[in-house]
Parts: sequence; C-alpha cells; structure tokens
Amino acid sequence: MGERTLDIDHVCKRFGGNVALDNVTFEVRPGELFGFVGSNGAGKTTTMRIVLGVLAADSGVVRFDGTPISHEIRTRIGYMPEERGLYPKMKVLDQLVYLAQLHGMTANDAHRSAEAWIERLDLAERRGDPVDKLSLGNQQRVQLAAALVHEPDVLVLDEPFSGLDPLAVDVMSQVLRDKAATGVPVVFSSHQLDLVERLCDRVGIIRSGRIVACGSVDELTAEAGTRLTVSVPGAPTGWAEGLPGVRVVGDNGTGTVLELAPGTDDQSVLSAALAAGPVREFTRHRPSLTELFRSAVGEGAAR
Ligand SMILES: Nc1ncnc2c1ncn2[C@@H]1O[C@H](COP(=O)(O)OP(=O)(O)OP(=O)(O)O)[C@@H](O)[C@H]1O
Repeated sequence: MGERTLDIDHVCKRFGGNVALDNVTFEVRPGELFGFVGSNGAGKTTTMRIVLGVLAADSGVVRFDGTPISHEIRTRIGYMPEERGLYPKMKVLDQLVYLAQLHGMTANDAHRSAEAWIERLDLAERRGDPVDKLSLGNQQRVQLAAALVHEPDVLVLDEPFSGLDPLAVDVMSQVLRDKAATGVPVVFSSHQLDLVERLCDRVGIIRSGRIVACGSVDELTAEAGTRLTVSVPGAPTGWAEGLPGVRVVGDNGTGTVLELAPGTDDQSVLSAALAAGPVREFTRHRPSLTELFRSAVGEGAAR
C-alpha cells in the first residue's frame, strides 16, 4: 500500500434487511483522480459517508496512509456531502473562515486560505453575500471552497459536478486536477460518465453495493473486449443472433453493435454479415465508459 493512499477495505453496511454495501474494496492512490460511478441507490454516498465517519461500517475498514481513519485523520479530509452542508444565512467569506478554523487553522491562515479560494473560484463579487442568496452553481463553488479551504490531504466529493454549467465544470475539473497533482488522492462520484472518462485516472463501478469493475478506463475497456459496428441494411432482423462468441449489444444508429468474447475472430462475423447481405460498414472500436457502465450495471448484468 503506497503512502497517502485512501484504502477502502471490505466495507459492509446494512440498513435493516437492505444490504447497501457488500465488501466494497478499492483504493485511491496519491495524486490520482478516482471516479466513483453507479446507478441511483448503488451505494456511492453510503461509501463516502463511511469514509468520513458520518456513518459506521458494519465491518471492514477505511485507512489513510496505512492507518485506520481516526478523528484526527478526518480533519485532514475535504468533503463535499451530497446534501451539501453550508450555513445558508452565513456570508461566503465568514463561512469559509469559520470552516477552516473548525479544521484547526489559525485565524490568519484561515483568512488567507479563504480569500485565495474565493479568488480561484471566481467568487470575489459574492464574498459578502449570504449563501442562500447565491445561484445554485455559485453555492456549489462555495461548497467546493469549503471542502478545500483547510488544505486537506484527501478529497472526497459527492457529485461535485451536478448542476454546474460548462464553464463551472471546467473550473471544477481544473481545481481537482491541480489538487491531485499535489499528491492528494481525490475521489468523486458522478453520473456524467463522459466527464469521468475524460478526467479520471481510474474508475470504480458499483452495482447494488458491490464493486463490479475497477481500473483505468483503458484497462476496463481492454477487459471488456472488442466491439464491432456492422451495418448490413438488407439483412433480416436478428442476423447476428447466435453467432459463436458474439453478443448483440444494440443499434447505435449506424449499425448493429456487437461485443466479441476474447479470442473471437472478427472475420467469421464479417463472413456471417456478408452472407446476410451487402455490408456497408464494419468498424472495430473499444467501448466508451458509458457503454461499459451499461454492460456492468444494465438489466442483464450478472451480480
Ligand atoms: N439512512 C439510510 N437508511 C436506510 N437506507 C439507506 C440510508 N442511506 C442509504 N440507504 C440505502 O442504501 C442504498 C445505497 O444508497 P446510496 O445513497 O449510498 O446510493 P447512491 O449510489 O449514492 O445513489 P444516488 O446516485 O442516487 O445518490 C440504497 O438502497 C438506499 O436506499
């Protein structure tokens, strides 16, 4: 285990009879942006709350830098909760200074850091406004500043990109990249898979409380096998059904998308397509994260 790694190790959590987390295990390495993705109710927020100690795990352990997370370590985590956690009537600057001091900063350092993040996140004109008078996007910027103001050693952000306009997405992305570049492990959840694919070094996919895939997008797409888009306009429906080693994924508007099991020869698929009619397109490609996600968490995916 590397230094300054956030290590989520076989964490289980039940709510009554509902298993919310089932042996959730992954690590977020220093300097890494880790995207945590899964359908609604899959267990992302529960995992993050356990990391923060807002919730207790039934079993398993979360470590940072090799040590189980204690109260002291928690003060070194920057957290953006899903339900957000700002004081609505408090002014932006006062709020950030207060939160920084709560995490152990001196008044001077807290002021300096709050002002720096206000500048960086384009909030200078809003610094004297109460949070509930800001637009939702600006509230989110303040929320990010609140997660960063005490210069944390770990960042855990629950859907930081939801509801942001494209410019704010760019600002948020750059801040997260810069923070990771200082050696901080950064984990965030998101439903914006194109963004996660672009931004993250590694990705974890959670389904019904279990991690079903974890690795870099390249690793995951290589494991997922090759995909073909095949267009045979005159072919009878279902021409590709039943071909050995071939799964019909669907239609992408250009043609039928097929997933080949490892070792399947694409030339046998081409022969089958030609037998079905003139072939207009035959393209190999790797799946996108969105396609991977659909296969990993979709209706037919094995648990
Ligand atoms: N306090 C709670 N009491 C009972 N059940 C809960 C509680 N918190 C979460 N759950 C359940 O645990 C499961 C995981 O929920 P969680 O909020 O972690 O999912 P999520 O992946 O963050 O979803 P979303 O993308 O919708 O935010 C769900 O079945 C949810 O209903």
